Amino acid sequence: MWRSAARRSSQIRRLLSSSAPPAGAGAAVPGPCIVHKRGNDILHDPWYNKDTAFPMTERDRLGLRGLLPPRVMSFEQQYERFINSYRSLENNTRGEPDSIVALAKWRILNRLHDRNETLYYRVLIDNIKDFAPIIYTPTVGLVCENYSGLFRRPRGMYFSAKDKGEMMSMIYNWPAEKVDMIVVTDGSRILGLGDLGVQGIGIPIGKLDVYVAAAGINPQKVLPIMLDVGTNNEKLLEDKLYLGLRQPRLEGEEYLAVVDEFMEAVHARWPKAVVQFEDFQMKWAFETLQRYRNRFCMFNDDVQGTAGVALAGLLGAVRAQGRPLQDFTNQKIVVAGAGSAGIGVLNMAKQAMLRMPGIHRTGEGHNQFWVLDKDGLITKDREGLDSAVARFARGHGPDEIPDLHEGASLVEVVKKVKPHVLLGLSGVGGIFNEEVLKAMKESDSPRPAVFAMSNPTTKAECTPDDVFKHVGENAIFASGSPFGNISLGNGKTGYANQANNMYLFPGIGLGALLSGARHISDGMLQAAAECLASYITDNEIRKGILFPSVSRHITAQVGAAVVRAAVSEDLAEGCCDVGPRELASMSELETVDYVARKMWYPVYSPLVSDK
Ligand SMILES: NC(=O)c1ccc[n+]([C@@H]2O[C@H](COP(=O)([O-])OP(=O)(O)OC[C@H]3O[C@@H](n4cnc5c(N)ncnc54)[C@H](O)[C@@H]3O)[C@@H](O)[C@H]2O)c1
Ligand SMILES: O=C(O)C[C@H](O)C(=O)O
Ligand SMILES: [Mg+2]
Repeated sequence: MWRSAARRSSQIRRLLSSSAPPAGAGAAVPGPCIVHKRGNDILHDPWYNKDTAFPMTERDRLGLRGLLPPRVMSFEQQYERFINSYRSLENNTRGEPDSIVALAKWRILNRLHDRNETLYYRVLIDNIKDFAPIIYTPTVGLVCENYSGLFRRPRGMYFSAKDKGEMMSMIYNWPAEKVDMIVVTDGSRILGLGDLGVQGIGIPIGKLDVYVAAAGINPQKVLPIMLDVGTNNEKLLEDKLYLGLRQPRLEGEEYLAVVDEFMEAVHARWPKAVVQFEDFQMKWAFETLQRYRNRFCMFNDDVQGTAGVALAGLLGAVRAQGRPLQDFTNQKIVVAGAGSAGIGVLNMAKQAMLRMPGIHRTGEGHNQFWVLDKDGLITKDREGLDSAVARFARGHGPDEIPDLHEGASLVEVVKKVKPHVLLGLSGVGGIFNEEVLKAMKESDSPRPAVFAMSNPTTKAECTPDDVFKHVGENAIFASGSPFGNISLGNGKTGYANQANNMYLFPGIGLGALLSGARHISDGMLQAAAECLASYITDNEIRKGILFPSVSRHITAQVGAAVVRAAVSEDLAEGCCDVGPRELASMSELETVDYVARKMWYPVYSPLVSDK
């Protein structure tokens, strides 16, 4: 009697749940939601899974009774258990090589990610400073290098050169109804590690984890994507375990045809999704940016996100000298690296200088930059100079420093220019060596700034120890990957800032999404950079602190600045139930509040209605 009643009620539930909204669509609705899965299907779905925290009512009504140990744990107990096991892993691996420890930490976090997204994202949000070096640079680089061996289950989508003509239907294989944020790579320049082919998928995954943690993008609405167009990495092509296409990279029109088809497919299914291009080699980074930026809501993080972060750092270096911001136009800046990131930074820094009062004396011809690539100083004598780089090549005018010839070495340039800032985006570890840093000591700045922005840690142009030792205690240091602060004695600290695009891309993506902008304009990017630059107080700057820790607070500010810029440029079309007029009527504070309120926060929601 009891059994048949139970069977009947479970049939009714099943019938009811078949008309319930699909996973994802319902999850964003506040209040109790009815899950359409049962039993093991729920336990194996990281979005719904609560492990031992399923209350008895849910265990009864979702067919979970008997599938879990009887004791019901609280979320707080589960949280504590995870953190304890993470800490004991740290204790047990003390003294082991860094890479072994880092991969072990990545595995334990990744397993939680695969099992229980609510708990995963909560520990990530609460411990972002500790966990960012694991899910993001530098460990993510190690994960990409070892991806084929570490592979257990797929995450995200893979479009390959073999899928030509199929992408429009493939895009519908993704189970979520709605996608807001996509990060895509072709794996051709993964951090400073070069061409890693399909193994580069770790980068979009890591970037989207930062989106969830720092920008509150709902993890059901993010999509990491790998465009596998082959690889030119011989080692990978010969590796029996390699999981990507075993063919050389597509080039020219063939390459663009694949990316075009992918972008059309994404746009057809999710016209409002923001697409972030990540770690494309320079030629394709620039080409795809020009090709798509006015047609789709997209940006290139390495070119545009990095530029904003570097600009904020450069302006911070001016403030640290106790000078007014417009003095930026007089700063001498040496940049090692004329690739997608270096040129992106130079363009934005130049634009910022041209907007400053007093620059009219020389306008576009005003060149405060000395740029080097793998062949040394770039001058107008360089043959076959790319037009993007030519704008910064040194000439032969009266303002030029004598004897600084084409191809001059970094140390020669630093000795003769005595720059205020030395910035590295070369992807070559250690090139800011003792000789170069000792030359920086003679800088014309009372606070010489050294930005070693290449990733991962092994590719940093120098370390903070080197800088505070050879340049001096007044130096300012920032790096792309995290380093610890340095004790300078007498209670003084040498701050190891992290200058990484992770301060900006979450706010750019979230702001673009909430504004509903058709595309991401220079004005929106500039607003993001200016917001970051003004975030740090004068007191912090004086100490040598240039950047805040990554947090939802800074993302809300940057996101709001992006929304407001989109509104003022008449690009905003609004998002969900908030239209452009409502966005336009919000004050600055109201916009920040609106952006913050739109952020998803991980809590276990009821899976059965109590009615
Ligand atoms: N911190 C951040 O937020 C951030 C953002 C983007 C890129 N990056 C890092 O910047 C590095 C470069 O990225 P990219 O996309 O510009 O790469 P890229 O391959 O497009 O450019 C590298 C540039 O460095 C030059 N170079 C090589 N050896 C050099 C040397 N010895 N001296 C001076 N220049 C040299 C190359 O000629 C080229 O111009 C990577 O390590 C990447 O991880 C950091
Ligand atoms: O991924 C990072 O840490 C920063 C940047 O996007 C890079 O390519 O190095
Ligand atoms: Mg990148």
